[in-house]
Amino acid sequence: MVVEFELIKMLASSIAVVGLIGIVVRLYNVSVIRPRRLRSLLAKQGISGPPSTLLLGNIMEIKKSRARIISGLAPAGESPADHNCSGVLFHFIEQWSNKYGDIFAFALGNTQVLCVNQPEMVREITTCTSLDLGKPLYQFKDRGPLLGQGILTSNGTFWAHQRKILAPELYMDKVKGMMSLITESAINLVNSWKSIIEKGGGTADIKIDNHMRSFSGDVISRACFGSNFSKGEEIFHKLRSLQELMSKKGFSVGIPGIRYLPTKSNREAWALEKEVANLILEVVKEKQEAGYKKDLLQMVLEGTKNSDLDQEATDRIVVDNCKNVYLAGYETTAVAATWCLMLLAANQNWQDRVRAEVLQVCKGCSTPDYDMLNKMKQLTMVIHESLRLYPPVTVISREVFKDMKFGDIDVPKGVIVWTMMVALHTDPKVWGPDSYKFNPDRFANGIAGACKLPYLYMPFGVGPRVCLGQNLAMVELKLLLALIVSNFSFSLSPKYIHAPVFRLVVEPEHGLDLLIRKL
Ligand code: HEM
Repeated sequence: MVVEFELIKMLASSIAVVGLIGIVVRLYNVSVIRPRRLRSLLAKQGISGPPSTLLLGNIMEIKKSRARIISGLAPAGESPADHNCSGVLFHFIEQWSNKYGDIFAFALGNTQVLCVNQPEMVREITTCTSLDLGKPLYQFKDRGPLLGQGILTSNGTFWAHQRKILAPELYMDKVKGMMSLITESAINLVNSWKSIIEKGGGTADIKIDNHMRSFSGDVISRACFGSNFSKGEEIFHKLRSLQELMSKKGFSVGIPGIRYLPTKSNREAWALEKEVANLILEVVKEKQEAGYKKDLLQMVLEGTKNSDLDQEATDRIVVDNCKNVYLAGYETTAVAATWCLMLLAANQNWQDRVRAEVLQVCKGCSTPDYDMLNKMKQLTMVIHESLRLYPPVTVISREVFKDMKFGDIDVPKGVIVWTMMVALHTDPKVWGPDSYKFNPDRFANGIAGACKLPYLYMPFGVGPRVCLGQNLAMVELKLLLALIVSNFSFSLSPKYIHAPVFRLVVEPEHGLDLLIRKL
């Protein structure tokens, strides 16, 4: 099977088809589109820049998109509630980017979005440490029950306080201490595949997506809750249901200007949220009564002790950060592992190279330790390349809370700034003519040797809000992949349809089916 890696094209076409009806509905929900107001607002605030690159208030484009969508491109039988329309928006952004250049602006409802893919300005924005630039609030408004006010969704000094508590718990030395729990979770996965394969007579066709999710959920449950792991699993199971409920029922994640409605599904979501909060607080109480082992939850608890927060605020910090860490680390790591396996399945030569390396480094050991993982260079190159082509988080978005200036552009308060990671990761000017191809060798001399502007490679983000879990994620990925390649050989199943789609993360729309054989 030939797999083309022209990511943006595939992404765009798959997203465009599956989400068309969705965007019609959402655009109708956008109450007022006021191009004149937007233009005068931006002009008054002094947005400047070369007219050829900065397109102010590109409302007409949005209107045109709507006209095209209404003209009936949506596939029959698709329900608007099943799709996340933000994927469709990305498709248009790509078109606008081709047309207007690296910096342009558009608006949805009353929200102005400045899209920036110009390297120096991307660097300036992503590394900006001012607390006047933060996570856009609209992005999380509709996810209230799911995310709350933890590290992912807060800004300013409140965010800084939470980051200070959580960050040290995910430094490399702490992650090293998590090796045994990660190994246990990976072995569970390998054993479950072995038994499926035995039943299948030596080979099995397995849809692996949920297996990857179980693995990463398992690791985070253990890391967060340590000894209370089984209750942790129950909590995360409910969070998963909440996440599914919210994505299915058409919550307007990622689209500015749309409001949360008190519908039946939203009420269900809030009820589930309450259950999750109660369960987390039960674990906290048990810990306080029983003397405990150090885990992430414990650290969050201790971090809140010396603050002047009341009990309710303390409870919220603990509950919301548990949910945030879970959501930040669960789907992202699972989908990253899925894409790595897809690429290894489609590129047998790389699968062989990685297997040979793992066997050579482990020298008969059935599970690699931390030092062995560090010696697996080919495997690391494959993971870097996979995160380049399929970064689970596709957009870095920020809101400007006070008038600011980036490059020669004055950006007024309230504007949302988006940086499209996929575009930066595949730009031929940065990565060379084979930028869309899977070629892990480009990372043979590290990230600095792989491209002209290494700061544009940012699967884990950059700057003050860089991913806290990147060390954990890399160790999880390396360990899991090392165990898989040393126990199995695999190829793409004929059932696999290559269709990356943007949901919460970029994932294979129909899942990943692999033909797996035990070695
Ligand atoms: C392959 C897996 C992962 C990827 C690709 C990934 C990617 C990212 C990215 C791009 C950001 C920055 C977003 C921004 O700047 O707006 C981020 C933030 C974050 N990630 Fe990850 N992540 C992964 C795994 C994890 C894991 C395993 C954890 C925790 C156990 C985690 C915890 C966090 C947290 C807490 C933040 C928020 C940091 C802040 O806002 O200060 N991530 N992640």
